[in-house]
Amino acid sequence: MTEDVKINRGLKGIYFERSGVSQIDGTRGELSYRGYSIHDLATRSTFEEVAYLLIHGDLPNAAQLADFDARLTAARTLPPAIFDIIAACKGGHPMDVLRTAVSALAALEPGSRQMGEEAFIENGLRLTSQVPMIVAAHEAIRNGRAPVVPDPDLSHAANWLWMLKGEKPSQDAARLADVDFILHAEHGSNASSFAARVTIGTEANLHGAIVTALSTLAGPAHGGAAEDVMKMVQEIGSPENAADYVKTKRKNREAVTGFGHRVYRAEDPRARHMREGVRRLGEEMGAPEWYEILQAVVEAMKPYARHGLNVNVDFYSGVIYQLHGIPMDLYVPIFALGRMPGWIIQCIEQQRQNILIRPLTLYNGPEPRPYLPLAER
Ligand SMILES: CC(=O)SCCNC(=O)CCNC(=O)[C@H](O)C(C)(C)COP(=O)(O)OP(=O)(O)OC[C@H]1O[C@@H](n2cnc3c(N)ncnc32)[C@H](O)[C@@H]1OP(=O)(O)O
Ligand SMILES: O=C([O-])CC(=O)C(=O)O
Repeated sequence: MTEDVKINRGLKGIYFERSGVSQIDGTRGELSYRGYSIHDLATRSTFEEVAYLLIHGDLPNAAQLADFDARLTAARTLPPAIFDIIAACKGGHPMDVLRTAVSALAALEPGSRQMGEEAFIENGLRLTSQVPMIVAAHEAIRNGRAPVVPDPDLSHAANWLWMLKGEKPSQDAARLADVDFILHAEHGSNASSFAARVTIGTEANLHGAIVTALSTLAGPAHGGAAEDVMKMVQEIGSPENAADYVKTKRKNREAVTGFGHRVYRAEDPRARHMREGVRRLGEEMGAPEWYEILQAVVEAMKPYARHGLNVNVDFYSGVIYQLHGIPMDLYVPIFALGRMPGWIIQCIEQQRQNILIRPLTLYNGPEPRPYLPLAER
């Protein structure tokens, strides 16, 4: 009887819920948040507006945005114990440090165990402001510097760069970080958001779900791709080596990182904004070769595009971070900074009509057998 059961490994192509947050057309390579094209949002909006849009459902008016900004800015504080925790694990990967600090915040912050939509928004906005503080504080502490105090006059993206570097970012650098956050803000039932929903499905709280999401984002098949792309670019070294690199990878049936996606069969629509950023920044900074290497890899991968293999959002983002002088192990945490609103609203949607998420695995282990006492085995 079980022979007839259809197994959907990796839940490929399975709809498990409805969502009003973002829409992906994988065949046409289109993405929208709450009905707004990602291209309009990436070129005309800000992270704060997009976060409001995702969480509240509509773009804010001026008063709503001012109030939202004020809430985010006021939340730029961390309990002192968090800095001690960061210092105690400063040698760890920034993603592990971030996850540990968020987990500690669950125990340290009043109200972190509260349930319900208002509590999720309140705790979610606090975490949105605290997550960049944790990553920047870790970067400072591991380099023997004091963490930079947040600047309430700066936007979310500009304040992140200020805390990271200790110097005020140029308008261009702040805008590039803003666009990066917008592009990463939400993406339906991706692995980390799905994992967060599974946590909320058990009626656990938002802090717990964000810890789950951070754990899930960290892998190279998901948020870790940008770091791997940068390593690949360094390994390739020069555009004329790209074709051989791709040939060897394909021959060994290994993934070329930054390519492929569970949903997109056309180019990921977010990639074009990052591609333009790499090209422009590379030229401005007198380092055009990284863009050239990336484009040589794209050229070498062209024969596989007809099978749906195209670049994804993280093919270009790593090089942008590198050009900004950001250490490679911060690339995944930067993805997390952008994804906060997406995780929060996925958790809110899940708990509005909550249901335990619990699929089945089909047993293929040994037939029933007698238990033998230890002496007889
Ligand atoms: C923000 C994000 O999370 S985007 C994803 C970031 N991750 C990466 O860039 C890592 C590289 N990419 C991958 O590992 C994969 O494409 C994933 C994990 C993202 C998606 O995996 P899946 O949905 O399981 O792959 P999918 O079913 O689309 O693969 C179809 C075929 O393309 C191949 N393929 C998929 N991605 C790649 C790749 N990057 N390079 C080479 N071949 C690939 C698979 O081997 C498979 O070939 P086969 O049918 O001959 O076995
Ligand atoms: O949707 C996915 O599977 C992965 C992805 O692109 C994202 O999370 O941004």
